[in-house]
Amino acid sequence: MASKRSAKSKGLGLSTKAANSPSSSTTSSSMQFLETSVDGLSSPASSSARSKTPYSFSESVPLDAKENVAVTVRFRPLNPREIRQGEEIAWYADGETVVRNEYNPSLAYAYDRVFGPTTTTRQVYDVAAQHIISGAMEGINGTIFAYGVTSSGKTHTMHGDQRSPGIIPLAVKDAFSIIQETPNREFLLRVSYLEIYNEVVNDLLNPAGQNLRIREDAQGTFVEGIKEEVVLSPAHALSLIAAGEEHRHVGSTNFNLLSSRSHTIFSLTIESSPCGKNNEGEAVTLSQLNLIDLAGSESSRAETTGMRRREGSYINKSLLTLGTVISKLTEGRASHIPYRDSKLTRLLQSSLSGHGRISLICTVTPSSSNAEETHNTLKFAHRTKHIEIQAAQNTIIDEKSLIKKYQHEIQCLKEELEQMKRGIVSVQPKETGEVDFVLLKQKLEDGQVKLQSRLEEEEEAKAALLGRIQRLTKLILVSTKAPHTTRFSNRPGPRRRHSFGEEELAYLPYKRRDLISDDENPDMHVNLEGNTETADDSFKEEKKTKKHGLLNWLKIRKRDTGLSALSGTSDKSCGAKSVSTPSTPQAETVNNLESRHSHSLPAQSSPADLISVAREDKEFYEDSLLGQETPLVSIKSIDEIDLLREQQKILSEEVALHSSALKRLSQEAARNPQKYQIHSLTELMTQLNEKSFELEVKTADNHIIQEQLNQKIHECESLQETIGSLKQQLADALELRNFSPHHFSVTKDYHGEPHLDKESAMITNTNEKILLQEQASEIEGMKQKLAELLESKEQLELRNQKLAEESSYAKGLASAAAVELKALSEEVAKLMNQNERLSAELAAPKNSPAQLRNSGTGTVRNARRESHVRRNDHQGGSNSDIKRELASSKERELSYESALLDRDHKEAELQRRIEESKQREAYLENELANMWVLVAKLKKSQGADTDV
Ligand SMILES: Nc1ncnc2c1ncn2[C@@H]1O[C@H](COP(=O)(O)OP(=O)(O)OP(=O)(O)O)[C@@H](O)[C@H]1O
Repeated sequence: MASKRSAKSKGLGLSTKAANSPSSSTTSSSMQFLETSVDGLSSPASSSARSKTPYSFSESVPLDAKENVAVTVRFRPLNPREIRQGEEIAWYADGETVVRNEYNPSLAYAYDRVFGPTTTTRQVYDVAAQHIISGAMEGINGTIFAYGVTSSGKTHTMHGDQRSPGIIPLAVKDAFSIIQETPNREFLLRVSYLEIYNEVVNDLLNPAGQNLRIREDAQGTFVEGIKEEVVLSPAHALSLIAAGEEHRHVGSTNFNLLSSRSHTIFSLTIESSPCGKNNEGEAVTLSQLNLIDLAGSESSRAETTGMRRREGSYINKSLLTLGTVISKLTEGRASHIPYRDSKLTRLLQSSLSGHGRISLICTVTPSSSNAEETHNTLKFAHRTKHIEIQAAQNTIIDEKSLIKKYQHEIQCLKEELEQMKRGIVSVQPKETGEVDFVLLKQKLEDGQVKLQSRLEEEEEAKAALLGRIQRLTKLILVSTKAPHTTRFSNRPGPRRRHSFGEEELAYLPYKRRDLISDDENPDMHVNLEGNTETADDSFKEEKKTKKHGLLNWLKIRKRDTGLSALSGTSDKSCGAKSVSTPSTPQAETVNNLESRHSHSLPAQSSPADLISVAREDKEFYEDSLLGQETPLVSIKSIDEIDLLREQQKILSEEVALHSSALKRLSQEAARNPQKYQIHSLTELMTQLNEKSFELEVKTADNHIIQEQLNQKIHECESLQETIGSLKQQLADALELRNFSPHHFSVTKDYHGEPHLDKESAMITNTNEKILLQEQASEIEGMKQKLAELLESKEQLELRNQKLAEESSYAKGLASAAAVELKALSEEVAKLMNQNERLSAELAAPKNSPAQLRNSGTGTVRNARRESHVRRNDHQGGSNSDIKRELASSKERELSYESALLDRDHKEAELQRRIEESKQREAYLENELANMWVLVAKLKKSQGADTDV
């Protein structure tokens, strides 16, 4: 527990560092706020908000110290596009713990650790993830998130590429290394992989598992019907991720050519118990490790349309809810926490509410164009730091755990086997301890005879039992090292670093995604300082010869073609990948455990059945990942058969050897009782038992191998049959082709039906004729179908092109209409202002005659009144003056009236134009919608064509 007690410092050991960081003297309010959080005093995650744990633990032992969420920030280098656009550095890593704003140096945030753009993912893993993984292996739930705006490097951090594996492969590898270095415990690992796409939960390990429901029971939230698979090796787990990645939603946006359009959660459930027979009643630890690659939030600057916009709004909404939940958790008073507002927060309820360790890795870009988004990410990270957690070690004492179930079953089977064995050899020492060698000899001989005969009878049953034990044992992972006396918590010190085998990372893109997408400058890597790093020659050489990773291929394959066309970038790897379709071993390696409520194995399908195909051979995955084709299969089968035959031979020899050894032993015992007197009877018995057990095991193995051999022979036979029938078909077809030009020709009658000419009718009998006619018509029909298909494909392509053109035209029209509309509305606003002013002017004299007198200008009536007043005032004025005045006022009146009319006209005209543009806009929208429908239909029909 010592290691756990120091969990906080072990977590990252950076709390004090943050406080002592250069920025701690900063006076900005954000810094002051932060320093409080770094001290871990102001994180009042309300206990009422904490949900139940995902499993019903008999015991949940809280660790001594409370911890905060480990928050780290990772900068990515400026990408070639940003460099080309001359973008500047807006935020930078100031030391190991501070992020500072370039333009406003007092604006700075401190975190547990800040990684600069040259940091490797391995370094990030060591600081931000390793302690979560080792905690999970000890029974403490753990969650690692990557959060950040689109294209900031979340997937790069979580998945990585083959040159730089991400947190997920590193964590998987580390988990298995920990098992290897913990010889005194047995482990059982199972994984699930899901995505939340447009607020729908999909099972990435099971394509049929779409739109799964999140349920809640006494134990917390869970996804109903999600598939969990028991994993046996890192390669096995990574192959499952690869299979899952095939189904993940990825698309191109104008910020990222391969943007993740969904949040993914990769969960590793770990059960462990002490090794050995006497672990009955010993507690099993159970924990869950969630590795989450969030989709990136999208700024309003993203010029997305249709589907992408819809996805973006779902992504933003769920991330907003995540932000709200985190704010509420740190508010310091028990308020309602809206976990239910999004699927993401609902699924993460247990983790977020403080049960288990959390590590948040915020990925950011330093570029000035994203300064605002980066600031938002930094604020989010800052808030999250305040969540307080109380990690606990989860233990189950009952038999509910899967590992217990398996252990129990193995024990029962072993006992059954032992009983069988005892039924055959029942030599017991005399209770008095005296050695009766004559009796012993007799019994040995009897036993041997019995053993021989019973062995044959019970061979089958035992073989099945042994096979089952072996397979079950395979599922429980144990270290290959000798067990030692250390307790679980005192695992040996730092672990050896394991490098990845090629096949294990085959699913990852071979190189960074920006390099894949940047067609202008494929090998350029630009770091924060703006230095250009060119990939070394060997890498280039390798690049030529190696295939792209599975993930890469899959993501590219799934990309929306229409949008990639709009973005104007082509993908070189796309074509290359479409040549060889990688397959995943999913279908064959399934140890299905449907949902956490279905861990108990169904009566009719024993665990042995479930795992019968769970072969963890490295070769197997390699083969599966490389997607070998049928001809190779038969060659492989033949090889395997040979191998099995060899093994069988060896085993038979061993059986014979052991039988003769047994015989010799018993004979010797009979001949030379003195010698055996030296040994104690128990020793002899043990030897005998061991030998007979070995013999049984070998026989069982032999039996299994024989079965496998038979199976392979069957397979081979069926393959040969298929080959034969194919050969026959080919020969027939060739014959037909060779035959037709010389002996008959297929012509069409007036109904358009193909038939044979007279010559052929003469040389073939009626049956042949019918057959040939049928075949000919079939060929003709297929040709026609092909031609039709080609034609419809062409038509579809044309239509597609036309639609794309129309769509871009419509887009142009829509933007022109929008500009026009804007101009019109400005004009309308102007006119309305003018109108208002005029009305005010008109209304003023009406309402206040006094004003009229003062103003001396105004409406006609005002003018009349004015003149009248003047007349009264200047009675002595000449008539001509008055007349002139009257005339001028009339003129003025007329001009006002005409201005008013003019204005009315203009207003009516504008109104009409507004109406028109509104109609046009509606029409265009309608057209656009129709076009999208057509595009969708087109895609569907294209898909159907491809299937055909
Ligand atoms: N630390 C880094 N070093 C080098 N390249 C990086 C780094 N982080 C990201 N990149 C590159 O930047 C590009 C975008 O990264 P990535 O796809 O991981 O972003 P993202 O945040 O997952 O985006 P989205 O949310 O759209 O899926 C990729 O080409 C990736 O290779």
